[in-house]
Amino acid sequence: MALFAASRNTMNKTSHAVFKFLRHGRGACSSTSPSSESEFREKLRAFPGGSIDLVKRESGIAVLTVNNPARMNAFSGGMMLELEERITELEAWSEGKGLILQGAAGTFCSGSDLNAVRAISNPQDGMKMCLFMQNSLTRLLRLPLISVALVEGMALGGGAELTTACDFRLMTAGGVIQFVHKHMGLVPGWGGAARLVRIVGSQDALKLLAGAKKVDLDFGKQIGLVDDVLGPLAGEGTALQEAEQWLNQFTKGPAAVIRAAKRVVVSGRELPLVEALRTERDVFGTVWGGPANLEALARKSKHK
Ligand SMILES: CCCC(=O)SCCNC(=O)CCNC(=O)[C@H](O)C(C)(C)COP(=O)(O)OP(=O)(O)OC[C@H]1O[C@@H](n2cnc3c(N)ncnc32)[C@H](O)[C@@H]1OP(=O)(O)O
Repeated sequence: MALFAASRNTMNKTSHAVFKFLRHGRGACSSTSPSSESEFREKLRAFPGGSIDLVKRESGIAVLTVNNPARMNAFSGGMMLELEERITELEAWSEGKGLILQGAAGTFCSGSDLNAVRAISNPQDGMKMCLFMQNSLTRLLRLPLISVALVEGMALGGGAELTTACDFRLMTAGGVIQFVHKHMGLVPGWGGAARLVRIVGSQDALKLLAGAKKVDLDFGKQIGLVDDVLGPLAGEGTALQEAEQWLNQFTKGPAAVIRAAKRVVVSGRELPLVEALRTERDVFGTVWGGPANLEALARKSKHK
């Protein structure tokens, strides 16, 4: 009985935190004190190199590029901090509808920079890095933007985890997603396991993590980790242009409606039913009687 009460208490606290997080987008996952958080940021800053580049287009689609080609786009400490800043910018971008996450120079991301990892390999720093990246990637997935990971080349370790922080994954020929954590004596720590289970189910997630299995185009489509194939197999143009075209099928239309669609899906995915229904009512209220709704009513549209 006490156990039941304790777990119900934890549930209530958790769902309250999630709800708060969904509304405000940030902060709820932080459990370190401000001073130790700022100390850890200093540690991350001591491992510079590479950048996270953001371009926001007038079309409402933004492109976020993991840029550290000399290290196969591995995440330096500085890049972890920059990712957080870019996500804050995207949270404030009210005209945005879509996001493409890609790696520079034809490969996706080889995970965390092993030089930084060696320097912070003690358990305390490992936990802080884990919390920091979980927080950023949770915020990334919750953005009111339809997001796509464009996987060219390799997405290894933390790079594989990064692909799961988008709504969809598109892959070009030769692309590979591999949770190599097992080979590093690890399991995912950036939230990649929790998200992977929700994408492919627990059976396939276990195969990918315990077997460190390589996911190529065919296998990826078979288990539902890869949503579509780009590149020479699909037609002309660069992979980025193709990804934009692909995304356009979901981002065509008014930003308010696209963003509302993403919001109700996020709440349906993350909140207990009663809270998800409440959020859905709130989001519905933002579009009901709005410009797009009134215009559609005036058009007397037929949907065939
Ligand atoms: C919770 C997060 C867990 C994690 O992410 S742990 C990290 C998991 N990732 C890895 O272990 C990737 C290790 N790297 C590799 O397996 C290979 O480098 C990889 C990506 C298959 C590419 O192989 P190749 O095409 O043969 O190229 P290469 O090995 O010569 O690499 C080119 C340069 O990039 C460097 N590099 C690649 N991945 C890195 C990483 N994660 N951290 C730091 N440096 C990395 C590599 O050392 C090499 O540098 P250099 O040219 O020797 O100076």
